Amino acid sequence: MTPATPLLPPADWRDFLALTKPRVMTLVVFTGLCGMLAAPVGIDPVLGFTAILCIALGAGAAGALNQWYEADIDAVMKRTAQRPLPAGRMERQSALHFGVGLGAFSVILMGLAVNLAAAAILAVSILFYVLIYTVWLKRRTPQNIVIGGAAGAFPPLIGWAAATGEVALLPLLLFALVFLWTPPHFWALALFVKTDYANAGVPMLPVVAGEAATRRQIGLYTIPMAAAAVAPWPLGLTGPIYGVVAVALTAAFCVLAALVAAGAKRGGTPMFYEKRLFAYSILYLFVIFGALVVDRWVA
Ligand code: HEM
Ligand SMILES: CC(C)=CCC/C(C)=C/CC/C(C)=C/COP(=O)(O)OP(=O)(O)O
Repeated sequence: MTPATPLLPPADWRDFLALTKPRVMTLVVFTGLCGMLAAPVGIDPVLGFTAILCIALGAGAAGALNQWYEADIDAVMKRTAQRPLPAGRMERQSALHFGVGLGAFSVILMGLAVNLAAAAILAVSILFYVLIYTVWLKRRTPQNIVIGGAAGAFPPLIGWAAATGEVALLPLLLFALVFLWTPPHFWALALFVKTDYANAGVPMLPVVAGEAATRRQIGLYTIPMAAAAVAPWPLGLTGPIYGVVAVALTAAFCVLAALVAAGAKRGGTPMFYEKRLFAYSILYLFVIFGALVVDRWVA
């Protein structure tokens, strides 16, 4: 009679928080908040808070289900080996139940308290990240983050739909901005953590197609990203505050992306521009979405 594997002690609340990828999801939720505040109609503050809470809970649920499914490859990569599941601080089943419960709760609460349109887009974004990106694409194709990146682009649509009950051209442009921003954002990082993904057998572009092809793709994706970022201004969907900030920030993004695409080196520091582009990509999205709200409320 083989002894049953001893169950782990109950996981600490900090491990459940870690499952939600709080640092990444902060920007995800911020883009949802900005999508809601940029809408032409106001929203009751309590309902607005509830909507943003649902986006945060839904994003966290998606992160938990991603970690439940990826416990095996997370254990192999240095960057993720200390997460609750690969580090053995939590039963895998606990992450599954936590993710499913939190995700269902977030969608039901959004549907009952806010509206069905926002709830439906929230459900689609959770399912897209878990089923399309994590389960289907991530281990199969270097286009995983391009197609799967759509999941991370839904929050501005969810925020706008929470306020208006529908979708419009501006939130669709914001979706396009985040969707096209994702490849430069991630592939800049993937260039300097390539070994981790190779060891885990994940077919990220630098592993499958090499550094030169990845650099070229970073440069190519930045072009339509720049167009999506600036377009709301000439289309009359925003004022000059957003327009000027978008042009200036996007110009800097293009310069950094061009340096990475060209394989530029900075003295003896390896991956200098790749690390700068990755870090700047996060600041870029925070500031450009913030400018959208300032433009809407100040103009
Ligand atoms: C499929 C799409 C995406 C992929 C593959 C991806 C990948 C990554 C990875 C691997 C990291 C390093 C984080 C870590 O080591 O734990 C990261 C960091 C980050 N990502 Fe992305 N990302 C994606 C989409 C997004 C989106 C849509 C947003 C927000 C709108 C975002 C915001 C961030 C932020 C804020 C960080 C920094 C987190 C920190 O400082 O620890 N990412 N991303
Ligand atoms: C409302 C809602 C559902 C929002 C979801 C937003 C979303 C999908 C953001 C993507 C964030 C992210 C870090 C993806 C990378 O996953 P990964 O598994 O490649 O990253 P890892 O290797 O660090 O685990």
